[in-house]
Amino acid sequence: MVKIAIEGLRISLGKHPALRGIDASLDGGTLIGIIGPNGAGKSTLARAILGLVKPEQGRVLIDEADASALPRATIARTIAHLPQGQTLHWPLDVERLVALGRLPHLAPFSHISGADQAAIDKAIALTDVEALRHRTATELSGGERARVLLARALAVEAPVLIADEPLASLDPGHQLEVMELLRAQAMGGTLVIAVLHDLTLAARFCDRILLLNKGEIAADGDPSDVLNAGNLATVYGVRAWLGQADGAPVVIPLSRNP
Ligand SMILES: Nc1ncnc2c1ncn2[C@@H]1O[C@H](COP(=O)(O)OP(=O)(O)OP(=O)(O)O)[C@@H](O)[C@H]1O
Repeated sequence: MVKIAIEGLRISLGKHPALRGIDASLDGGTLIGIIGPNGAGKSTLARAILGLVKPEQGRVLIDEADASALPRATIARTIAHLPQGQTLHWPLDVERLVALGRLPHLAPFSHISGADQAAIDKAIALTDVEALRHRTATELSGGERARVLLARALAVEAPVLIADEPLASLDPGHQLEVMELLRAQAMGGTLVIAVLHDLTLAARFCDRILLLNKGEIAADGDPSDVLNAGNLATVYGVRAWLGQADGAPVVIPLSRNP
């Protein structure tokens, strides 16, 4: 299974130090939640793993190969990316949009194969967008669009899936459905990295949580260890009710720290 090693990663965006020395080892077959307040560096970390931002110091290794030296085509086949809050500009129908997920596998000017179509159909079924297959993607609701974009990422069938806020705009039923889907992908061997703001869903579904704060890892480990009153107060500045349901932590923010 795939293994990603992040070593001493420091990244500045303009003059702003967005990541200040991140070390982590991420293994296939796990669902890893990246949480933290706005501006903590979650998307920057996701983009750094994809080689979309250049480290000032440190490196990302994908199966021991330095990501910055890997050809873009190799990274596109290895890591599927669901970017944060993507807007669509082209009035493609949903099936064609999902088919774009197969581009990293296609030779120039070639047509999609039976295997490509099977991957597209599977992604459409998994994300519950079959009824939208022939709709124009730019005419979908926010939540429908989010599921279609997840389908495009799943169609890549990459060993790594990075989903940046995959639950944004989703209703509670579809939030659970997406988390179950990410979990199932991880159980099938994929390394799934999900940037999340819903702490209860992160705790319920993730194998491990990385809590980022001001560009550093404030905590890394089992969800029930990471989501404690001290971390919530220090990192998020909130007092929270912490409980248990179905054997998993439940976190309800109650008030901001006085
Ligand atoms: N292009 C840029 N130039 C300068 N600073 C940037 C740039 N992009 C992001 N930043 C800063 O880097 C920091 C980390 O941003 P990042 O988008 O990684 O945060 P995040 O944890 O994903 O936040 P959110 O939860 O709000 O999406 C923020 O302080 C942000 O303002």
